[in-house]
Amino acid sequence: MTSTSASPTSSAAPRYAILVAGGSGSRMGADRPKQFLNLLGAPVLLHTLRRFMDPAVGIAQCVVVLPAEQFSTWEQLCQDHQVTIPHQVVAGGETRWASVRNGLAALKPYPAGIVAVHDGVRPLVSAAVLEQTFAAAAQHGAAVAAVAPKDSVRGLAQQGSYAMDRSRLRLVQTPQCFELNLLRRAYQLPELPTFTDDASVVEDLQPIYMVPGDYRNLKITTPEDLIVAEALLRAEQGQA
Ligand SMILES: Nc1ccn([C@@H]2O[C@H](COP(=O)(O)OP(=O)(O)OP(=O)(O)O)[C@@H](O)[C@H]2O)c(=O)n1
Ligand SMILES: C[C@](O)(CO)[C@H](O)COP(=O)(O)O
Repeated sequence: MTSTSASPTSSAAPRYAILVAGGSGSRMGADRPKQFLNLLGAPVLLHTLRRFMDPAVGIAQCVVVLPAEQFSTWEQLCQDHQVTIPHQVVAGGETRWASVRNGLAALKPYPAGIVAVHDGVRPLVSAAVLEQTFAAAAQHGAAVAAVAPKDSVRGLAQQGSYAMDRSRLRLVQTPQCFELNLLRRAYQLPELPTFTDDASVVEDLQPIYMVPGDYRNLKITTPEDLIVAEALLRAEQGQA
């Protein structure tokens, strides 16, 4: 596939968000999908929605992707927490890729702009990371938040393992922001088993620019992540 370089988009371009929360949370092993678990008094997904829909971020349209069978759960949670934040709910798919594709289809009425794809289960994303990732995508076409590994890294070999140069590696987070029509083109290509995020879907069409992420922007995946997230949130709120 040939690479094309994007011309910078105006920094005043409209901003859109797709919050993917269409998974089942199998690694969490809870009684419901982890996006609905309680985190200091509110569902994980509601924390994420609040951060994205802070007026300072300037999102024109927010799409929340959920498992179709969980629409009523979310509706009830929104009632319980008196949520008035505008957002459009769409049904997810079998894989994260299929969920993003469905979210993107809901943005059909919009001709251009910058879209952020974000895991609904990364509730601690900061305003600074959001702003920098949107701004970098307007400049470079495709930008993702990422952090340097803190541990040593080893690759698996036929026999044993070998040390890797961690200075050349980054751990990728969300938000992952793209020029809207670039993301649309990427999601018209067939799904590959190697896709783990949106950068891997787009990278054959456009180089992926990386912006500094945040170690606190953790993805709630297994039970200990909830404990860490709660501690980080308390620290943010100035509680002991
Ligand atoms: N079919 C899917 C699978 C995942 N996701 C979303 O993609 C994000 C990252 O995925 P992951 O952490 O793997 O979530 P789950 O698939 O729910 O978890 P698990 O893999 O443990 O089952 C989550 O916000 C998840 O809800 C999605 O929208 N649709
Ligand atoms: C998109 C992502 O959060 C970036 O780190 C990650 O790739 C999701 O992976 P998972 O396998 O769905 O947990």
